[in-house]
Order: sequence, then C-alpha cells, then structure tokens
Amino acid sequence: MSDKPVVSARPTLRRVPSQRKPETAHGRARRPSNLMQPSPLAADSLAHRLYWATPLVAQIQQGVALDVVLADPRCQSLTPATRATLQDFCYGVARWRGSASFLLQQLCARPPQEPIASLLLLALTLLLQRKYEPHTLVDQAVQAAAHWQPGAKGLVNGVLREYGRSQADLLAAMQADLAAVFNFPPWWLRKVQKTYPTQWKSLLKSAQDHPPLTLRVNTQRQPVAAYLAKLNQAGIEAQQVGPQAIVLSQALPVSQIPGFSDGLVSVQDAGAQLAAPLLAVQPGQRVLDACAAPGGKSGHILELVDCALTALDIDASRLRRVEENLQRLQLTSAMPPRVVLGDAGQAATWWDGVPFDRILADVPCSASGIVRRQPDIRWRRRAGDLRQLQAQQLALLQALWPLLAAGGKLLYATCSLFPDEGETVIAHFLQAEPTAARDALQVPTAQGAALVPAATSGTGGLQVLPNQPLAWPGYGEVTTHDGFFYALLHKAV
Ligand SMILES: C[S@@+](CC[C@H](N)C(=O)[O-])C[C@H]1O[C@@H](n2cnc3c(N)ncnc32)[C@H](O)[C@@H]1O
Repeated sequence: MSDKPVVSARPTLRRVPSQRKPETAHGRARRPSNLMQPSPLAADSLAHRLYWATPLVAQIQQGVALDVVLADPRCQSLTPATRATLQDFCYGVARWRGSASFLLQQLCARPPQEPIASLLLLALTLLLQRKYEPHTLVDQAVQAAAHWQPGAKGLVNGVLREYGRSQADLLAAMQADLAAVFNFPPWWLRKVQKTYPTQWKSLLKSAQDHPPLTLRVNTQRQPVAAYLAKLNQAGIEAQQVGPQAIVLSQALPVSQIPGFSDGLVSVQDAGAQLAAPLLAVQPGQRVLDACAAPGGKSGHILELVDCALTALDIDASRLRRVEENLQRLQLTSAMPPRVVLGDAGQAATWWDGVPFDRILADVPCSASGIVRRQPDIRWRRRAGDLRQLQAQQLALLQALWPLLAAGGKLLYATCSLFPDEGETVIAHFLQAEPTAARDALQVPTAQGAALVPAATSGTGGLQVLPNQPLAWPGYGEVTTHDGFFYALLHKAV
C-alpha cells in the first residue's frame, strides 16, 4: 500500500492551472472568516448552499470539530432546509475527504487557494456521492465561486468538467492509494488492516454508512412491546434488536419520536446498550459511573435496577446533560442518583470513602468505533494520540480500583476498535494489580442470561465490531451497531 497519491501518466488528464492572484471585483479575495455575508444568490438554491457551506468546509479542513463547525451562530439565520443541507454537506466532506483530496490534487496543477479549495473539495465530494446531476452541480458551483472570487470561475469550471471527462481514469488510478479509496489517514488504515486482517475492508467501508437511529426503551415506564405498538400506531417502522434496543427504519428528529421528551425512550446505540447489563448491578448496590456524561449508561443502569448511583464527570457542561437526561427519564428510585463534578483520577476531592460495589469506567478514547457518527475524528486524531490515551486510561483504572469494594466488579469500556486502548490497557493493569482478575461477561438474551463468547477479543474482553453480528442470541443478526470494547474485572475478597 502506498501512502501517497499515485500520479500515473495519464495523457488524457488535463491539469487545470490554479488562479495566480485571487481577486474579487474590489481587488481582494474574500477571506473564509468573512464569507458569511448576505449573498445575492437565489435563497435556498444549490449555489446559495454551496456558498454558505464553503467556509464550514474550510474549518473542517483546519481540524475544527464538526459539531463546533455546525453550531456556528451565523448559520442560524438560514432556513432549516438550508441548515440541514449544510450539515449533510459537512458530514459528506468528512466522510469522503480522502477521495476528494486525491482528485483535487490530480486535477489541479497547483493547490488552489482558499476559499476555492474548499468549494472544489465540496463539489468533488458531491460528485462522488452522485447527489446531483453533474451539469447542475458544475453550474451552481461556478455561480458560488463567482460570488467569492470572480476570477476563480474558470478554475472551478475547468476542474469539475475535467473530472467529468476523466472520471473513469481518475477513479482507476485512485485504487492504488488505499487511504484515498477508504477515506482514512494512512496510519489509521494500516492499524485496522493489521489488527483485523480478514475484516478490515468491511470495517473501513462501514464508516461511510449513515448510522441508524437506535432507541433504548425505558422499561421502568413500559415494556418494549407496548412501545413498539405505540410506534406502529404512529406509522413508524421499527425492529427490536436487543432486550431494550429498537432500530427505527428511518431516522427522525427526537422531537418526532413518540414519548422522547417524557423519557419513554433514549437515543443509544445497540452496542452501547451492552454496558449496563454487563455491569450486573444488584438492587441497592452502591454504583459509580466514573465518566458519566452525557449520562446514557447512567440512565440505563437506573432503568434496569434500583441502586445508589453516583454519576461523576470532569466536564461541567457535559454533566448538565446528565442531569437533564436523568430528569427526562422520570425514574422512581428509592435512592435518587448523585450527579457529581469531579476528576475520577483525584478521588480525594469528591469521594466520601465508602467503597462502591460496582464501577463503570467508560473512559475517554480515540472513538475509533463510532466513526460513522463522528466522521471527522479520523482526520483530527494523530497516531501518537493513542499512546497518550492509553496512559490516561491506565491511570484512570488505577485511580478507580481502590474505590471498589472487595468482591466488587469494575466494567472497563471504550468506543474504540484499537487493542491499544482495550486489551493492552487491561493486560498492563492486571500485571501490576494482584487483587484484580477478569470476570466472565454475561448479557441478557431473549432466553435469559448468556455468557458472551470470550473468544471475541482472544483474551477475555469483548470487542464489539461495527457491521459484525452482535452477541445477543435471540435477537437476530444485529449488525447496525457501533464498535466498543468491554472488560469486566472483579476484586479479590
Ligand atoms: C466516553 S464519554 C462517557 C459517555 C457516557 N458514559 C455515556 O454513556 O453517556 C467519556 C467522558 O469521560 C469524561 N472524563 C474524562 N476524563 C475524566 C476524568 N478524569 N474524570 C471524570 N470524567 C472524565 C469526559 O468528560 C466524558 O464525558
């Protein structure tokens, strides 16, 4: 595999020369930060949307997180339909960045300047996605370019038309550059290839999919069957994929999900719904959710069993979402949950000294298992981040262990596919901690409790892979979930 785009000798490809002096009619190119001016383009036309999306794409290219880019207050004046399209464009650019960058590099004699580079990257992404008729897209992209930089109309027109002419050759040449084909940075691609020699292609391909909307039914409020009947009445198609998990055939805004605001359901991936059952909490136990925000797993634990839960997080703004989520669920617990702002690594600052029977350590990680939902993560991470994350994960595990009662259990969880953050952390921890041992992982099934096959990660943890059947016997071949790692440890009495 080569890390570099292949520049093959293709006599048919005409590289388009970039503009030398990016100038507007007033003498200067508009800068991306000033781009969001009222535009004379027809409101809600494709050109108008391309125009607005261009500075957002420029920010994504600079490494700004997608959710931050999309929360730009300047977009609030746009219609909901335009905002939805901009979101779609930005997610598309993050998903197709490898291929679109390869094409741009091949098509331009020199790298174009901003904001035209971002406009072209977006237009090539949309051509790859076949979202619009090519001639419409080219015409509208040229109109958007004209508004930024009249002198760049020829470049945009030339590049996009040349793509149309040489598409077959370009896409054939791209096959030699796997990072461009699969839309991942080379280091990430190599890591997945090495770790999953037989599954890497399907794992990387699944990152391009739109994730399904999976709900967790709050069974403290009603059985799953009753909620499915409610959806049926509302004409919403859904399928049960786990003890409390249902997948909607079509994603909906939460405001349109029956009973969401009243806490009848929460949005939670099916793979994430394994955590609470794996922790095996018994009624009345003291439970610590050590990295709790936004509270998805805290809520699930409390829906399953009445226990004394402490939901801890280091991030105050994220912690507010734990409070909101727990309130929304309207749980009737004899022991109201405690929501605590604190550092799991500094127990002395918030812990009352009474040991916990169960600890969930859902630690910060690379998020390599949830790239469908956060497609920009792969471009923002660096290979060296894994070492830092691993050190942080091990430190958190070591800091939390003394808080666990003798005979208690700790569930270590990440949403990562990389063993560096899973089995390796657990192996290091067990080597140095004589009171810790692995525990068998058990999940509820349609027929009762079942052991999770230990072979899933080779050494006892459970590596849940996206696009591979989930270990929930009795609920069919569920493959719509994200990637997670789970390991259950118990403390010697
Ligand atoms: C993967 S998220 C947790 C998701 C959560 N368990 C859920 O299911 O909704 C990791 C969380 O760990 C928190 N965190 C990071 N370092 C921490 C620390 N030292 N102490 C406590 N929380 C921490 C982050 O703020 C973040 O909210």
